[in-house]
Amino acid sequence: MNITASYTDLYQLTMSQVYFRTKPDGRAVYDYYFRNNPFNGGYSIFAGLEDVLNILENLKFSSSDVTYLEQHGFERSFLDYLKDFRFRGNIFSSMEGDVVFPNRPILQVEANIIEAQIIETLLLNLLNFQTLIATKASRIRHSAKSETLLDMGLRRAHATGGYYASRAAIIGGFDSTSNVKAAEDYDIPSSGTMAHSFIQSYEDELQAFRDFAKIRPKNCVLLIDTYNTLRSGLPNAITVAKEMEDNGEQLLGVRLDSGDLAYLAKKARKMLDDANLGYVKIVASNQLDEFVIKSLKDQGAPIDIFGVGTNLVTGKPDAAIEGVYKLSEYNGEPRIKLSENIIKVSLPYKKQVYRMLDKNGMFYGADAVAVFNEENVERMEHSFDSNKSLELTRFEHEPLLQQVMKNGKKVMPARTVSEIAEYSKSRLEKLPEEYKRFQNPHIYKIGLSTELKKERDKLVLKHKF
Ligand SMILES: Nc1ncnc2c1ncn2[C@@H]1O[C@H](COP(=O)(O)OP(=O)(O)OP(=O)(O)O)[C@@H](O)[C@H]1O
Ligand SMILES: O=P(O)(O)OC[C@H]1O[C@H](OP(=O)(O)OP(=O)(O)O)[C@H](O)[C@@H]1O
Ligand SMILES: O=C(O)c1cccnc1
Repeated sequence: MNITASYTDLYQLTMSQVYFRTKPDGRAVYDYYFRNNPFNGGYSIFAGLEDVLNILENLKFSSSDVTYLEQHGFERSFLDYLKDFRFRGNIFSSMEGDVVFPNRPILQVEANIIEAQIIETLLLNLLNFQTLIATKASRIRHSAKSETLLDMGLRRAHATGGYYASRAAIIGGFDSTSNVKAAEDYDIPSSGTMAHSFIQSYEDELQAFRDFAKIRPKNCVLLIDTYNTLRSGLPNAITVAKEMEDNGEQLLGVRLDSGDLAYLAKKARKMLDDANLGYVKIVASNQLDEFVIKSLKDQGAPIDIFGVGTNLVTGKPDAAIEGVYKLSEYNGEPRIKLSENIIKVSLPYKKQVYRMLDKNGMFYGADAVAVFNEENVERMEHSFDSNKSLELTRFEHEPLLQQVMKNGKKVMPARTVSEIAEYSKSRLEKLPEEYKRFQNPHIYKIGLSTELKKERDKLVLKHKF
């Protein structure tokens, strides 16, 4: 997608015009984090980073952006600055695909304050959405176990969000997408079956199947529920599968898109097996999500491929992750945002986050947030309850925030979407099962180093009325 620097909220520019006049050389550190896992889940999958970095490397205001802003009251000297605008800051981040948790920095931007301000909206827009969808995909993958997952959501997505949703779905564990543009641009596998309209356009279902199989025999999946699944669609598909065998070809599968999917899949499997077509796969679709897929598996439905659309790409039922971007340092001095709601008080300073690993390299269930260069983080304190703390010396500490951009240039090797998905899978394998269950998952602990807590509390006192 062609994104220019005007992909931002107006207030970022009005504030930036003031910075331009009053503190053009100010240096800021901002934290990106969110406050709750989506779907009442026990974890989230961080996604969208590579897109953000690629866009930031080339981010500019176009001449029409500048003309628009000129017509909306921005002053000449600031417009001249925008003409040469580039993001030249540093970014420290969790790796894309990692398992992440609320209320700890996932990414930090360290940059000139104008640059850091202008990119806020773009960064939140891309990271919040892809993280939501990758997390949904990961939950669907958890239910589907090792069966194949196909993203079919583009038509139901929130307009061009579908482009990024398809990428995030692969990161979260999907195998392929029906979305041709995303598959082409991100080099991810594409696949698909056929629509009811294709069969409706013929007088005869069998002829529709025959034509399709003849012209497109490779990866051919026939949709069998247009008229009657067991009396018409399946018998016709079996006829075509046998004809394909005569030509040395194999029918890949049949798709069920309505009715009781467990009942129909069992019946279809039996009829296919009885016809010696044990290799023909059963594909199911129709408003699937992690709960329906889990139920279908529990019912013993012999479904090999699940096609998921609406519930995946819209992140249903959670419309968004409420990720935020908060100033934590300005010109080397700590900054805080207070709130009546104690959980919303922000964390000052540029920081590092350490993940605690047990003896087997599994995630113990705790991330400790510390001041960036703090050494020997031996204890983590509960953010607000001074009676709760955890001794950390028995764990291996894994620093999670790595520098991924330096002076506006990416400093980590590019990773393909499949590599990010592989990484994500390997990270999720280290997370104990109790954090992955859908109902009342175990709560992953996030704590502050003793030093960070002391500094945060000092600032709270300083600003309290
Ligand atoms: N065996 C099953 N167990 C649990 N949920 C199922 C099962 N079979 C289908 N479902 C789900 O139940 C819902 C059925 O929705 P609905 O009644 O609208 O579909 P339908 O009437 O079969 O299809 P359509 O309206 O497209 O002809 C879907 O979300 C589907 O995935
Ligand atoms: O149910 P979802 O999870 O959103 O999955 C995508 C749905 O989109 C298609 O239906 P649609 O009626 O749009 O087209 P069709 O003619 O191919 O059935 C497909 O058959 C699925 O039912
Ligand atoms: O390939 C399919 O079967 C498909 C693709 C998009 C939406 N519904 C179905």
